[in-house]
Amino acid sequence: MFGTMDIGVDLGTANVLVYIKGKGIVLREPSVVAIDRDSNRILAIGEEARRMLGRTPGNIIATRPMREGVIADYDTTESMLRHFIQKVAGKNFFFKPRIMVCIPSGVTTVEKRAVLEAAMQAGASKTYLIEEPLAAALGAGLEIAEPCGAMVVDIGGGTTDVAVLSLGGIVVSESLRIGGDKFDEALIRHVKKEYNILIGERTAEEIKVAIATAYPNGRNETLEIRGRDLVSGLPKTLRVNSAETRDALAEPVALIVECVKSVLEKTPPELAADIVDRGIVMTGGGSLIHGLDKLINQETGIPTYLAEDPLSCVALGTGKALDSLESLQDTLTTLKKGNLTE
Ligand SMILES: Nc1ncnc2c1ncn2[C@@H]1O[C@H](COP(=O)(O)OP(=O)(O)OP(=O)(O)O)[C@@H](O)[C@H]1O
Repeated sequence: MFGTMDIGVDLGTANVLVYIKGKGIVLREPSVVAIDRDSNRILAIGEEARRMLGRTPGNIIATRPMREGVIADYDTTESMLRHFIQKVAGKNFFFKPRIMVCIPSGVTTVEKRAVLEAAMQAGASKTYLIEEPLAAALGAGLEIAEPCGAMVVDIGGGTTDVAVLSLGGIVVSESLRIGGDKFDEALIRHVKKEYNILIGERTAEEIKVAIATAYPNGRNETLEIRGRDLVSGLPKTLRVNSAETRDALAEPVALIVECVKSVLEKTPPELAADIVDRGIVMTGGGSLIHGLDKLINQETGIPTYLAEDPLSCVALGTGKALDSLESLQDTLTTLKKGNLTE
């Protein structure tokens, strides 16, 4: 319809992406909010707040309100969502947009309602919630409307969703509170245990992206990092290598692989046969960890591929869902007279 504006939001635990129909992804910012503890006032949201992580004086806290896939602080989450929607759409948009929000799986009904209400307050004419595996699969370009099984493994910052989809819906799925953050934490623990050096989250993420691997002998690189020596209390520089990161990441990686296997075990045989033909598709930033696709392939015997742009799949999927509202109606959650319909 002329003048309407459709907005898709990937409200992720690590990043928020906003998609506008006809324009594509227009915003991509970390899900971080900086708050003045004394006055409870929000000082910064997104990239600006992320730069403050781990670097704030006592009275300011920079937090991720949705860590680990739960909305730990939903007033702050609400403010963050409103801020991003208004940033892309303007405060007093003339035509009220329809908004499709993808939230981490496993959030409670209360949290879902909070997100729906926040989007309405931000000026939406209608808001829908879409489940993460569905949005990820749509964004990865998987044909899910057909009576044919497709499997998606979405590894975000806080959660991993493994799902088998067919006929536009989720047939089997499992969700884990494990994602890129747990990889970072495992690397922090490793450096502390092996070298007695404390590193920050950002350094751990740097190691993960630059040299880490999930596959034995998959990568052979080194990286110089800095941290604080726990014995002397002084800053120290050291060099870490890919082989040790694989050992450090073994536990969270094994849990993800187990989850994929467990979903495959519960998949009806016809759909399982389709998945063997079509392969497993991985989405989400966490799937970019080196060698994980190869490891899942080795452990399941099923070809495993990374989606074209894993970090954008969910946001692109929310956009596609807005185009297919009719056929997805039954799988979306929305607010009707203040009540959730699921
Ligand atoms: N090249 C890379 N290698 C490894 N990990 C990466 C890479 N790029 C991004 N990541 C990780 O991906 C994670 C963020 O992914 P993404 O933006 O898909 O999460 P999210 O959608 O916000 O989270 P969730 O799905 O849990 O709500 C972070 O942990 C980040 O460190």
